[in-house]
Amino acid sequence: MSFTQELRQKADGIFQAIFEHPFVRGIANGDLRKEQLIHYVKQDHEYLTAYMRIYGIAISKCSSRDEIEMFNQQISFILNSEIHPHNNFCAVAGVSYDEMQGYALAPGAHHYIRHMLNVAHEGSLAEIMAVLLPCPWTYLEIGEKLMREVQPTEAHPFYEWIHFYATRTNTTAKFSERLDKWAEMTTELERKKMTEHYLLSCQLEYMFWDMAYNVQDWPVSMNTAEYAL
Ligand SMILES: Cc1ncc(C[n+]2csc(CCO)c2C)c(N)n1
Repeated sequence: MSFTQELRQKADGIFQAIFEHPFVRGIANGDLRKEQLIHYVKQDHEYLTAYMRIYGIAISKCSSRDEIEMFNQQISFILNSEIHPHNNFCAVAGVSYDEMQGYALAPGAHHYIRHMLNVAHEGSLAEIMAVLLPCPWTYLEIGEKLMREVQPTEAHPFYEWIHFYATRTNTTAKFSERLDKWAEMTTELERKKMTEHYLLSCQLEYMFWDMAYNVQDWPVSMNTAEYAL
């Protein structure tokens, strides 16, 4: 079994919990509330900005143009394509995507971003790949599962979202192939760290759905627009 297949197996309980999460079930059933969709889009917009910054840090640790090219493609993908699923949520909520940008992080998004940034600053390139991998991997499996189960037609409110992620096989495959090569060459300690980062990112993927579903905010709510960066 490859290193990334082992990671997937270790995280299976978390993947199953994500598939059963009420927000993910809400995408399947088309019954999410407007505030839940808006909270998700606001938080995910900031999450994706942070994700691109982590790619920037990863690029600074690359040793070949091939590796730089892989991260560069992913940044372009986020900038140009990842807006489609957000537009789908905004259209259903009846809001414009432009108005969803620049909000302060809620606890769940804050926790996930800080975890990735910490690994990006302190870890090796392989560790960064491990911390980033659950993002494309969990979404790909959610998309594939909903596609099989729901078989959405264009009349389904989240038809575009499901189609978009169900067909994003490439990122997970490319990242996994690269990570497997690095995992073979590295030490047991490094593989342990990679596993820890991967599993924590999977848990934080679950918590991100939870944050959106519960419209999670800080204990004492503040005017988020005022405190956003
Ligand atoms: C919390 C959260 N996790 C995963 C994704 C999905 N996603 C984000 S970037 C990317 C491509 C990686 O280069 C994918 C698949 C998301 N939108 N929000």
